[in-house]
Amino acid sequence: GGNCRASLGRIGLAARRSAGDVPEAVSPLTISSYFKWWYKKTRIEKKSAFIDLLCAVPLQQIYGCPLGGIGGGTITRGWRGEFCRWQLNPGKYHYETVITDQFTVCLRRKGQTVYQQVLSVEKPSALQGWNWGYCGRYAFYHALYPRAWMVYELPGQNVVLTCRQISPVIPHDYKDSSLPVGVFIWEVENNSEEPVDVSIMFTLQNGTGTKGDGSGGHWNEPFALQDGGERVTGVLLHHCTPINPFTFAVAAREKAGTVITHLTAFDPAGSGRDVWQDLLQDGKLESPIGKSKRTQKGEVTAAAVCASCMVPARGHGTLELALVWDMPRVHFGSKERLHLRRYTRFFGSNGDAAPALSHYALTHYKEWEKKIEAWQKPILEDSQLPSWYKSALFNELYFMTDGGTIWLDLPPDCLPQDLQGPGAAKLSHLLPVLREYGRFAYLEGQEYRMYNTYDVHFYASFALVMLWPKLQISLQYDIAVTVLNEDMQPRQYLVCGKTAQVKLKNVVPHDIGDPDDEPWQRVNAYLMHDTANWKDLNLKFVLQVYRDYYLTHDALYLQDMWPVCQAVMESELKFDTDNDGLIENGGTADQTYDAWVVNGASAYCGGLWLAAVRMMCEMAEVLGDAETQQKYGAILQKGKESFERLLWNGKYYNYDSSGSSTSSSIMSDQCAGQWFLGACGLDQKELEVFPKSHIVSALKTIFEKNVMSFAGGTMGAVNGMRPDGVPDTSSVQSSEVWVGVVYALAATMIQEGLVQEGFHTAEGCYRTVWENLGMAFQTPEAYCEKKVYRSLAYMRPLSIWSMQLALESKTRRPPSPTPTQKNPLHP
Ligand SMILES: C[C@H](CCC(=O)O)[C@H]1CC[C@H]2[C@@H]3CC[C@@H]4C[C@H](O[C@@H]5O[C@H](CO)[C@@H](O)[C@H](O)[C@H]5O)CC[C@]4(C)[C@H]3CC[C@]12C
Repeated sequence: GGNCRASLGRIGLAARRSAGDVPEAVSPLTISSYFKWWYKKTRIEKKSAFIDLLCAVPLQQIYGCPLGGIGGGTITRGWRGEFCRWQLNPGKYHYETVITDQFTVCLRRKGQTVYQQVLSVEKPSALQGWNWGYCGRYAFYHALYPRAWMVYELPGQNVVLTCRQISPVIPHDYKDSSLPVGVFIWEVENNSEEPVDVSIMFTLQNGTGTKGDGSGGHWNEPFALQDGGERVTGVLLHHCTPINPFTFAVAAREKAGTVITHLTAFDPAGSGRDVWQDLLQDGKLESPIGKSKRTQKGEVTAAAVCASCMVPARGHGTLELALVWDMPRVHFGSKERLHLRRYTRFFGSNGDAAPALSHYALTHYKEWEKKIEAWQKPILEDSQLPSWYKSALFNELYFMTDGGTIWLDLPPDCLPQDLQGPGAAKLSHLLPVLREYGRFAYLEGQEYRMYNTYDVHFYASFALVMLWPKLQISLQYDIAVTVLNEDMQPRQYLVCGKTAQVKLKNVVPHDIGDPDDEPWQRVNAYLMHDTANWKDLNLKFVLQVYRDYYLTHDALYLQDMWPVCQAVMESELKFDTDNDGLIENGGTADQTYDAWVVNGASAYCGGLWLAAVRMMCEMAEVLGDAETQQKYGAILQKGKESFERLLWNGKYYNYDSSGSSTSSSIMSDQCAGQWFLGACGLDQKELEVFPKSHIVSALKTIFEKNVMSFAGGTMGAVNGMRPDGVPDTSSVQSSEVWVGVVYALAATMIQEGLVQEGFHTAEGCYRTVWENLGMAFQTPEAYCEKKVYRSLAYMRPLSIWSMQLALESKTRRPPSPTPTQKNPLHP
C-alpha cells in the first residue's frame, strides 16, 4: 500500500478536501464552536481533545500484530519487526518507533563469529556501531491475530530463523487473557553440514520513545526466577514516572543447552559499539551483577538479554524470549482514583510482578498456542471459506486489545455506591459480576478517545459476546447503572449550540467517558450532540440484552436488565410523537450517523425500534410479564403496519419519510433491526417483524446499488446511494463506506441466504483496507471511493464476528433456552 501514502486525505475539519466537497450541512457556526472548545481544552486547560480534528495522527502504513493480552496495555510491532505503537497508559496512544528495540542474531562456527546482524531493514543514525540494513527480500511476515510469524532466511548462512510471536488472547479465558505479556519463540533451522552456535539478542530501551524516556530516575537490574523446576532469567527495566510507574522485563527461559546472558544497561544514544563487540566476541553478553545507576535527567538507557544454543548440522534449535510490562495500578487523566488492572488479581499489585509474569509466560505459552490453535483451526481448515475472510476474522480482533483497552479488577470489599452512585444498588448481580469478571472498556477508536461508545459497540459487541461473553455482560451492567443515574451538570453541545445536562436519567449514554478524565465516574465525553435525543442508543441496549441472553442463557442477567429495558423503552416511546406505533427521528443527525440528518419515520431507527419492541415481547414472555407483553405486542402490530406504509417503496425501505430530496436514498444499514432479529432466531415465518420478501428485496437492491454500482463493486457498500446509482452526497457520512456496517450487512445477507452476495460485499472492505490502503491493524471507521478516510483503528469493524455467527447458525443453531432458563421467575 506504499503508493497510497502521499495521496490519502482525511475527513473532518482538517480534511484535505477541496471547498466544493464540503457538504452543505457543515455549518461554519459549528466549526467555530468546535474550534473555540478545542482552543480552551488544548491551549488553556492543556489537555488533549477527545477527538482532535486539528492535529490528526499521521497515517503510517507500518503496523502488524500487537503484543499483550486484554486490558493490560499493548505494544504494537510493525510488519517489519519494529516496536512502534504504544498504549501503556490506558486509552492513550503514542506512535513512535523505538529504534533500540530490536532482535539481533549472531552465528558462530568453529569458535568464530561468522555473521552478526540486526534483524531490521532500517539504517538509522543512532547506534551506528551496529550492523543494520537486513535485506527485506530475505524476510517474510505473516499475522493471524493473536499470533504472528517472522521468517528470516539468513543470506549465505544456510540458516532459517522463524520467530513466533504469541500473545495470550484466548476466548473464554478470563485469567491468562488479561496478562500484559508477549513471547517470541525463535526456531532455528540449520540447513548446513556443520553445527552452528546461534544467539538471539533482544535489546529494549527504557520507556516508549517519549520525552519521559529521558526524564531521569530509570534504572535496571538483572533477575532470575526458579519455580517448579523451570528457570527464567533476564533484566528488569524500572520506570520512575510520576504517574503510572511500570517495569518492563526482557526475559528468556533457561534449559539444558541454552545459555542466557545479559547487559543490565547500555547507552542507546551512543554508537552501541560496546554491546555489539561484546556479542561479537563470543556470542554472549558480559552479564554484570547488580543494579544499574539511576538515569540522570536527559539520559536514556537500555538493556539487552541474549539467548544462545548450539544447533547441530541439519538440526534444529529453539530459543524462548518474552517481553512483559507490569503497570498494575493506574490513574486515568483526572488522577482522581486509583484503579487496579485485572491481572493484579493473579499477580499482585505491588509492581514487582514482572519476574513472575515472565516465568508464567515462558512456561505457559505452549498451552496458549494449543488453545489458540484449537479455536482457530476449524475456521482455518474450512475449505468453503475464502482465505481473505480467515485473515479478516482473526486479524480484525486486534482491536479487542489494541483499542486502548482497559480491564480492571474490583477490590473484594467494593460497595455498590463505590461503583457509580444510586443506580448501582438496583442491580442485584452487578457486584458479583463485576467482582468476578472485572470492568472492561475499549475506545471507540484510537483517534476517537471515548470508552464503550455504545451506538458503535452495538456492532462490535458480537466479538465480545461470542469470545468473552462475561465481559459483554459486565459492560452491559456498567451501561445499565449509568442508565439509572444522571449527571445534572449543564454544558453546551457543539452542533446545535444548545445547553443541556450531561446525562439524563433512563437513557443510555453515548459513552462511558474519556480515559483522559475519569471514565465510569463521568460519562458522555462526546459533546458534539446531546445524545439524550438520539433514537438508537436505548434500542441498542434492549437488542443487546436479548441477544446476550439468547447466546449465553444467563437468566440472572436478563432478570436484572429487564427493569432497565422497560425504563429505556419508556423514554423511547416519547419519540413516537404521532402515536402510530413507530418512533420518529427529529430532523437532526440523531443516531450513530451523527452527521447525516434524518427526519420522520426512518428505515434505520424505525427498524431498530420494531426489532426492540419484538424483543421486549419475547423477554416479557420469558419472564412471565403478561402486561408488558401485551403492551408491546399492541405497539408492534401498529408499528409494523406504519413502517410498511411509510417506508416500503416496493423494492426497499426509504431512508426516511420526510419527503425530502434524499428520502428515497438506499441506506446500506436499513436492515439493522433484522440483523439482530436474525442473530437471535427471531426471524422465523410466524415470528417475523419485517416481511421476508421485503428484506430479501431490500438486500438485493443494496447489493445492486450500494455495492455493485459503487467503485465497480470492489469497495464494499456505500452508506447511502440514490436510486439512480449515484452516491448520496447530502452529508459527509452518506457518501462514506463504514467498514463495520459493511460486515454487519454481509452477516445479514448470509442470514437471509444471500451468502455469495454477503462475501462479495465484505471482501471489498477487507481488500480495500488491508491490501489497497495499507491499513493493516488500523482499520478505519470510514473511507470514500476516492482516497479519503476517517478515524483510524476503530471499534465497529469487530462486527465481522456477526458474519461468523451467521455462518455457524446456518449449520448449528444455538440451542434454545431450556424452560427453566427461559423463565427464571416462573419455572
Ligand atoms: C460540525 C460539522 C457540521 C454539523 C452541522 O452544522 O450540522 C460536522 C459535520 C461532519 C461532522 C464530523 C463527522 C465525522 C465525525 C463523527 C464523530 O462522531 C463519532 O463518530 C461516529 C460516526 O462515525 C458515531 O457513530 C459516534 O457515535 C461518534 O462518537 C465526531 C467527529 C466528526 C469528525 C464530526 C465532527 C463534526 C462535523 C464536522
